[in-house]
Amino acid sequence: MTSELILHYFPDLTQKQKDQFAGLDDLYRFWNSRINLISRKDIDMLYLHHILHSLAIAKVVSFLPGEKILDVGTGGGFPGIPLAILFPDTHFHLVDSIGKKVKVVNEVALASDLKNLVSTHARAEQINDKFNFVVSRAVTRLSEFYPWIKGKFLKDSVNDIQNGILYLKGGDLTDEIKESKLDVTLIPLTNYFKEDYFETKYVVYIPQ
Ligand SMILES: C[S@@+](CC[C@H](N)C(=O)[O-])C[C@H]1O[C@@H](n2cnc3c(N)ncnc32)[C@H](O)[C@@H]1O
Repeated sequence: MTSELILHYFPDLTQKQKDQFAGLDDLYRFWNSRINLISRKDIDMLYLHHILHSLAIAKVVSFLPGEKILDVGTGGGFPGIPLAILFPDTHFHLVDSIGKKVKVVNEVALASDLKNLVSTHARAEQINDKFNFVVSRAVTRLSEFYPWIKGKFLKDSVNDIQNGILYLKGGDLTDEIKESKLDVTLIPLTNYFKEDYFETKYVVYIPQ
């Protein structure tokens, strides 16, 4: 799997974006050998399991220039780094409670010339700013996640889609959604991608 996969689903990339996506392979191999961000066998699936999966959010909403996005529990930068490459005029704030992961995010962003991204070593609950959208993948259950971020949304939306949460989740979410008591829209990723990997994966959209 190479960055050609990204081009297949996002054919309008600029040369700079193509180079940024292609460069992620070496950067993540380098950092992953020092700090475990992605399992050793999954690093060969970087473009499918991590980069394309992150970009699924872009199939649901096109972020606009000037919009502010918070990525909660970004780990090694997913979904925030691929989205920041795709939307160079949108501001991304990536947070994680583990400092060494934030250091890697900073290094990858610097090496990728990503000027629209900041990353902070903090818990999501400590961030005192407001955003158009909160994105996230694989952090915790919705019922625990929602209280961390519910006060962090800008009131006015300029996007066709109302400000809110776009959470990448997989599997059977029936109990989790029921427990959260939130107004949730489940968008299956098989709507956009043909790879088996996406078969039980969704963007969970929660408008604010
Ligand atoms: C399983 S990892 C997922 C990382 C990344 N989102 C991905 O999909 O590859 C979960 C991450 O959430 C972070 N995390 C958990 N609770 C958090 C909180 N309250 N605020 C910020 N980060 C948090 C952890 O440190 C960890 O890096």
